Amino acid sequence: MSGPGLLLDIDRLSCAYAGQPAVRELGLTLRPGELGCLLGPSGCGKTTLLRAIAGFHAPSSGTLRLRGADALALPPEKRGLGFVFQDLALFPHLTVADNVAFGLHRLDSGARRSRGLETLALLGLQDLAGRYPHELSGGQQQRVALARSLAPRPDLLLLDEPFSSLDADLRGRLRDELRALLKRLGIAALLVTHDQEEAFAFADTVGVMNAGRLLQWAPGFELYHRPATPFVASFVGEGRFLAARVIDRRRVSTALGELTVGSDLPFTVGSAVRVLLRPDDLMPSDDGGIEAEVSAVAFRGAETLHTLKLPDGTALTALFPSHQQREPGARVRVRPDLAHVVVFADEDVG
Ligand SMILES: Nc1ncnc2c1ncn2[C@@H]1O[C@H](COP(=O)(O)OP(=O)(O)OP(=O)(O)O)[C@@H](O)[C@H]1O
Repeated sequence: MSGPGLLLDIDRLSCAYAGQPAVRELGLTLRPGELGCLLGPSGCGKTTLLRAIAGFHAPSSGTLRLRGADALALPPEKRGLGFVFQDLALFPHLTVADNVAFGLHRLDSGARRSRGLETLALLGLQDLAGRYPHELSGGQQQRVALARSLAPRPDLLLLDEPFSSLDADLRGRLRDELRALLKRLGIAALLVTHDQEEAFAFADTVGVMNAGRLLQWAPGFELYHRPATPFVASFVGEGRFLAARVIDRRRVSTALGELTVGSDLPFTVGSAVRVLLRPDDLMPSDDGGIEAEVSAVAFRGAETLHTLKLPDGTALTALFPSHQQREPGARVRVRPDLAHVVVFADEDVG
């Protein structure tokens, strides 16, 4: 998608360090107020992309438009963006209130004070206004960094692993609070994270990157249920690939029987393909189905993840309610129950 009304419009953007590509021909768009997230393995180029958007890294080619205008020639302070990077670097000699008011030099002193106080209150920091950064907990420091970036009310906030130093509980709470706050203020964001749960909970649209490329840019549900590539399929959530053969345009045969696909397959009849099978795609079955051997079990509370071996040796994983305890070596009948059958060419799975 491209065109009017977009807040951020990146097209075929490439970045390199000393000739080594870090971001390759990447395109994505954000609408006003949209929350996006970039997921991907370490070194895939997420931070470089964020730095290029912020203006701290000059891309080698491609276009970057902000609010409909070319932004590549603009220095960071002219791009009108807020950012919170991993090393949040609050000013140690300034109080919380002064840290938050720091970016408000364009306002007169009265407006600056009221905007500062209002932003402190939005993040629940009003009682800490007079403290210095070293007198705050890690979570409070993160809130101050967020407040500082939000105080000028940018229309786009760039966040590079802003919660990574926090424990899981605090991390989840701050993430949910920030999402609600950004939605309320109508501020768009692009968040970089390693954490899939964080990406799905925070973002409207999630991008999966690998080796400098954006492989898919879609809502979390789409990524999980209709992954565009085998990499996305195995990176997002758990899954195994089941060997299959194309019977006709809509059907494939597998060790679990025939599966019907929702749309026409782009493969010739008889070709070897792989079907993505998520742990929630297999159901225990009292009658019918295929008998599998349990090779491992991992208790997860409400559910137990079973590793199963089919008669032909294929290993699959299945998530069953944990009411019934099974041991390795036990036999269980299973049947596939797939809302979306995702099929890839054999050679693409590797
Ligand atoms: N300043 C730099 N000089 C040279 N190479 C760099 C520099 N910064 C990053 N790179 C390289 O560019 C590639 C992309 O790095 P980047 O930091 O963008 O990845 P990332 O996806 O953010 O990784 P992580 O999740 O580990 O933070 C990597 O191969 C990295 O080694």
